[in-house]
Amino acid sequence: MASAPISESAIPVVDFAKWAAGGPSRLQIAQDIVAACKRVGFVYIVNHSLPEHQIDEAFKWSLRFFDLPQEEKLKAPHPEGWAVHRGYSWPGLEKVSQAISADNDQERAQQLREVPDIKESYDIGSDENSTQPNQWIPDEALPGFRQFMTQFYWDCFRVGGEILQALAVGMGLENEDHLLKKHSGHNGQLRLLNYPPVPAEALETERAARCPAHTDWSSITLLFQDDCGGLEVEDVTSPGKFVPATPIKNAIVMNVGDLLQRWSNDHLRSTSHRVTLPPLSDRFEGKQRMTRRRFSIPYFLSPDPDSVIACISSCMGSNEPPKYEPITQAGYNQMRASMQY
Ligand SMILES: O=C(O)CCC(=O)C(=O)O
Ligand SMILES: [Fe+2]
Repeated sequence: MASAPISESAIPVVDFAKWAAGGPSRLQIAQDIVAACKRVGFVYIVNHSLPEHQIDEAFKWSLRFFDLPQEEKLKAPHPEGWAVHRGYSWPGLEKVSQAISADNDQERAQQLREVPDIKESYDIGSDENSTQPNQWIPDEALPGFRQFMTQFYWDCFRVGGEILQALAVGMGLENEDHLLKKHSGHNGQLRLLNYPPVPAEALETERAARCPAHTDWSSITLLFQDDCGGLEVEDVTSPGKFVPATPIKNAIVMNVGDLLQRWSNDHLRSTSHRVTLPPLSDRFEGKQRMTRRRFSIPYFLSPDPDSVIACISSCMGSNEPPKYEPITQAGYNQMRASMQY
C-alpha cells in the first residue's frame, strides 16, 4: 500500500544521533536540516546531545520559579524599556506586535496592541554580557536555580553550536565553523515561559493571546515545549494558514531566525509562528473551558553584536546577487527596533 503523501507544510523530523560520531551520515543529517529550513523554516531535531533528564530538570526549575510568590519573582524584574531583555516579565507586560509592520494596517495594529498576552517569562543570558546584565533572584529565594540555569544556558549553546555547524555543512560551506565562529555564546538568550490557564473563549475571540504571530530575530532558535500543544507555524504554501507544531517528547523544535534568513539570501526561511489554543478539546476543563497551563523554553542564538553578517557564498551567484548589504547584529537589531516603534 502506498504511504500517504507527506504534506508540504509538515515539519520534518531529523535524527541527530550520528552527527557527533562523524562519518558519512553526517552530510545526510546536515542536508536534511537545511532542506527543512528551506522548505518550512522549522525542523524537529531528535536524539540530539542534550540528555532527557536535563530537559526534564529545566522544566522542573521553571515550574518552581513561576510558582514562587509574585513578590519573590519581582525581585528580578525585567528592566523598563526595550534595551535589556533579562529578568522577570509579568503577564501582560510584553507585547509581540511584529506582524503589524508587514500589512501596515494601523487599525489592526491598534487592536492587537490592546490584546494582552497571557504569559509570564524569565530571560537569562551570559553573566559576562555587560550590556544585557542578568537579573537573578536572590539565591535564597530558590537555591540552585541560578546554578542550574547557568549550566543549562551553556549546554543549550553547545547543542546550538552543533546545529550551526550542521547548517554550514548542509549549505555546502567549506568551513563548518562559518556560522558558529560569529557566536561566542555571550549574546544568546534563554527564556522560560509560563502560559497560565486561560478561558478558551478569550483566546477564540481574541480578547487574550498566548503569543501572537511573529518571526524571531535570532540566527536560530531552539525550543523545548511541554505536552500541552498550541505552537503553530505558518504554512508557507498558504500564507495566513497555520499548522500545529505538535509536541514530540525531548525533541528540539529548531527554527530559522531573521538573521539566518538574511545571511542565507532568503534561501532559509524565518517562518512566522504563534502560540494559540491547545489543539484537542479534551485539553479544556470545566464550564469555562479553561485551557491547560503551558510551559516552553526557547533558546535564541544570536551572533556577537559587532560581528558582520554578509551573504553566504553558496547562497549567491552571477544570476543571484546578494539581496542585503552586510550588517552587524547590533545594527540589525537597531534597524528592526526602529521599524517597530
Ligand atoms: O512558547 C512557544 O512555544 C513559542 C515562543 C516563541 O515563539 C518566542 O518566544 O519567540
Ligand atoms: Fe518565536
